[in-house]
Amino acid sequence: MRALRRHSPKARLARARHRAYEILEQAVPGDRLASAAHAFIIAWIVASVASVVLESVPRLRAGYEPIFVAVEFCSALVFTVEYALRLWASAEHPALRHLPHWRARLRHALTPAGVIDLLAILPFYLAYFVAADFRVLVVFRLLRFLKLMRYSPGMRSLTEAIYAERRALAACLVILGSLVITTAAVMHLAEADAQPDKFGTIPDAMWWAVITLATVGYGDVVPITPLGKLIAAVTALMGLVMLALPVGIVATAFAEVIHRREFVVTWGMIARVPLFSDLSAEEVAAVMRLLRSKTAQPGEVIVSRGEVGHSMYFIAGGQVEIETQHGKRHLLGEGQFFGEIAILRNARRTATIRAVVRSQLLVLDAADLRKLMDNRPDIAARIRQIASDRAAQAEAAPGNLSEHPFHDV
Ligand SMILES: Nc1ncnc2c1ncn2[C@@H]1O[C@@H]2COP(=O)(O)O[C@H]2[C@H]1O
Repeated sequence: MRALRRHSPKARLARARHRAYEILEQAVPGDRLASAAHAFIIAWIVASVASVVLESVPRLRAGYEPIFVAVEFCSALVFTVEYALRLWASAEHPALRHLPHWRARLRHALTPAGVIDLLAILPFYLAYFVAADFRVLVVFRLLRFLKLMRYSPGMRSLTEAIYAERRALAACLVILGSLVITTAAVMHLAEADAQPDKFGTIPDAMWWAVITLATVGYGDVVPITPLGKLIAAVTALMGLVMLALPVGIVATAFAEVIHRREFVVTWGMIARVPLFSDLSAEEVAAVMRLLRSKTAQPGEVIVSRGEVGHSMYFIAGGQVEIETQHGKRHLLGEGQFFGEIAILRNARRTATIRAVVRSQLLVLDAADLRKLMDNRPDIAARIRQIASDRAAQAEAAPGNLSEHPFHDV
């Protein structure tokens, strides 16, 4: 009966949807089909953008029009299938799984990535099925380039850095805006009589202010009175300082994010840790902010017995080997965690842990673990239970370990 249910069309469809989600949205190392699918989509993004750019050269368009049409047709087809599959599979996203499928898909369609995917195919259908001259659609076709953001961890880190510094950046924008208005008003007062056509109104002078503060200085509008020149000099210097400020803020935050994370922690990775499976979408988002990522190379010692512990680790991918004080070895794999005993007991590490294969680890610092345990007593209880089982096994007489395999988390 159960086997029948497992092979029912509905179950098969659900499995296919989950596989589509894994292929399109989860970067599981070693998933060859997913890597091939990503490479295929990236190749079509590049080909389609290159084709739009080259098509704008009249000589090339005249000579190779059939090729451009074919590339546009095929890329639109690829992106349409990709969009439809992503929409269909979005019901598998851990954050949306609790929603009715139609709502999960709507939520996915409204995410920035969903909107970009739609904009990438819309020009094709508008151009072919609506008889009008949509020259502006070329810009939308070029937006396909943004689809690459999904495949660039660096881009995600940059977005994260900008988001983290959004308040500081907004403050810079406010200061910059007020500088534009103030310098334009002062310049209007100083130059309006000498050059009424260029500084006659504050909005006229604002063009000069923006170009000067941005340190571009086209030179189409320049002050001619001594006072105007003095104001221009001060404005140009303020522009230098003001533009350096947001650049510095973003650069510092970006460097910090890159330094903190060797790879971007995704929903998919958190979803692979059973301990977090009961968390709500907001809680997962909160945990994601606490976790750092770390890649351990094969043979690398991650934790050494006897040292002081500052963090615990979740295995998002790969496998590690535990060597206890009795020399017994045991393997832990994806979804399991280690390094909790030293933190919970404020003691030294009870075992040495080595990566067996290249492993992706999520690192949670001691203070954040305590915070998480305070907020979620159920998670705290499970961690404590597993820690005390492990500690009991580690302290047991030599030879006991292999007979009592470690609990899966
Ligand atoms: N017997 C065991 N079974 C499973 N894991 C263990 C065992 N002994 C130690 N560990 C893990 O290895 C880790 C080493 O560092 P900690 O002592 O902080 O936390 C330890 C546990 O997470």
